Amino acid sequence: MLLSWTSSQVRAAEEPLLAAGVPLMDRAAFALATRVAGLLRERRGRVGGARVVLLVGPGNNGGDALFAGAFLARRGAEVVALAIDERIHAGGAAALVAAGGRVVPAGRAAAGLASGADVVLDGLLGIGASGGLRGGAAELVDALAQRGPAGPLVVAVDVPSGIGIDDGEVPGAVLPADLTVTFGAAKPGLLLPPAARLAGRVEVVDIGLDLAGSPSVARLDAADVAELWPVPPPEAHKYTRGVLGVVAGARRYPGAAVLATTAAVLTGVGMVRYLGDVGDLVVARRPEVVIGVGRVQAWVFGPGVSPDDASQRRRIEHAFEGVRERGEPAVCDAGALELLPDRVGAHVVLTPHAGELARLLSDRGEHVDRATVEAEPLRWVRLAHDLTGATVLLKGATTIVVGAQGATYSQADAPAWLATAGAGDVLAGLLGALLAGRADDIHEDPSLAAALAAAAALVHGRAADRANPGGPVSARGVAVALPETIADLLAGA
Ligand SMILES: NC(=O)C1=CN([C@@H]2O[C@H](COP(=O)(O)OP(=O)(O)OC[C@H]3O[C@@H](n4cnc5c(N)ncnc54)[C@H](OP(=O)(O)O)[C@@H]3O)[C@@H](O)[C@H]2O)[C@@H](O)CC1
Ligand SMILES: Nc1ncnc2c1ncn2[C@@H]1O[C@H](COP(=O)(O)OP(=O)(O)O)[C@@H](O)[C@H]1O
Ligand SMILES: [K+]
Repeated sequence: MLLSWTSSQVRAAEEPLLAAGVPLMDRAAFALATRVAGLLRERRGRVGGARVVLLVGPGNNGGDALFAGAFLARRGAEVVALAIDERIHAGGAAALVAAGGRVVPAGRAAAGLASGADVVLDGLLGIGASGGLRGGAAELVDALAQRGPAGPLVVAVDVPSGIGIDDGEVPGAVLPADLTVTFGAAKPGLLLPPAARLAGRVEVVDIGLDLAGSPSVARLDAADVAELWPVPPPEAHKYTRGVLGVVAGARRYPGAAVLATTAAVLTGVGMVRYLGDVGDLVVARRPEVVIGVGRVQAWVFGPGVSPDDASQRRRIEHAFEGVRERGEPAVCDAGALELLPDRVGAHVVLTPHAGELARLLSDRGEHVDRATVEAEPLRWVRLAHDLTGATVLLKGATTIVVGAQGATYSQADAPAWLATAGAGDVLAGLLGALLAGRADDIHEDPSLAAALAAAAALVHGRAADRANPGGPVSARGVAVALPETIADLLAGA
């Protein structure tokens, strides 16, 4: 699991170590220089003779870049530091000069100099940033951006300068990085869109911080998902594995019912019951599915349901009573989002895309549109959780989940090929099966619903990759790839 911590949590963890004289900056700069040296060797065989440009801001972030530059200069690199401010980390600057590097003010020629480098280290701003880049830093990054995509490798020092460290906002120009070397712990902005897209690969360097309190945003990996998975014990029978009720589809949208039930069956659940008007079609495609009402452990509501479909509406409203009275976990997707009661528990997982989340919030008096949600997704997902009580999973290139007790996840496991009609129906069925398999545990700890939602997003993305690595996928193809994707995860492959 990749955990991230806010800038104030990181500062609090640094304080006692700094007071005790632990050389945190040396550790950070040495690790940074080692990563950059590795990149240079990969790209050009050796460090000696490489052209390295440091973009240096006024704080300790610039200090990290300067000390790393000194290390690289001692290894024979030609290092120039472009200082965007008169203030500059004095010890770092002295170390660089002593190692044979140069420090120059970032003037008109700065962008040209940086563009001609083998590697640029972005040490303009770190966790001390307030708002987007200003002044000389903003001018330099703007000038670099105008030079187009080809150019040096960019390594961000701690974070790409100018991102919202704790919320992933991008309030102004930011130099996109190929690699971000981050110190002590990942920062939330490195996991959250839109900023996460500017961070490139993220490497966390251990500098010995002891981080206290709950992490801010987490990202599950395959091993976490394997641990969360409801693997049936030898004595299992279908009712102990869980029964999932699916209220989906309509004569006009029969495919959604087929996709959601198919995904649930292939994810693995004791039984899938289908409620709706296209049972004949569902059974023709998935003979395992049982038609009609009966006891269930969890629900999927909404794929292919339009809220003005009176019979599906009645079924969902009735099923929501069980969700309230017996605490059955439920996925509330697509058309069912408009049927959500005012307040529910975190055992209900909403799965909107950005447009649906905007509508859900607007219906509750927060008038936002899709673009607003996309600019600050975590903020709006949190608000939707606060307003409804539900666990909220926002779909997109990066999927964000917020649930009970502040549980927050960000998953970026899917190829963009997954952005195809019906993929959301597959996710709903997959997540429903997981909720059914762990319904009792969710009852004990509703924050588990958020972890399971994040796990579903990871499996969904990996199944898309497996369905056709590097190429287009259909929603059905993603569902069909689920059993082998899950087997691989459980085998640790
Ligand atoms: N503590 C340690 O020993 C360790 C620290 N570490 C490293 O230090 C980094 C944190 O360093 P930091 O606290 O000095 O802040 P930093 O991010 O460099 O910038 C602050 C300066 O920027 C300025 N500024 C602010 N906003 C701005 C804006 N929008 N646009 C333009 N300028 C802006 C602001 O100026 P002011 O607002 O005061 O005028 C202030 O002078 C951290 O990310 C990590 O890399 C590691 O080495 C581990 C050990
Ligand atoms: N650019 C992208 N990269 C990766 N995954 C994406 C991207 N865009 C969308 N997705 C994923 O594709 C799925 C689309 O779901 P949704 O919008 O509900 O489609 P539908 O309603 O047609 O089923 C979601 O799981 C979402 O996270
Ligand atoms: K930086």
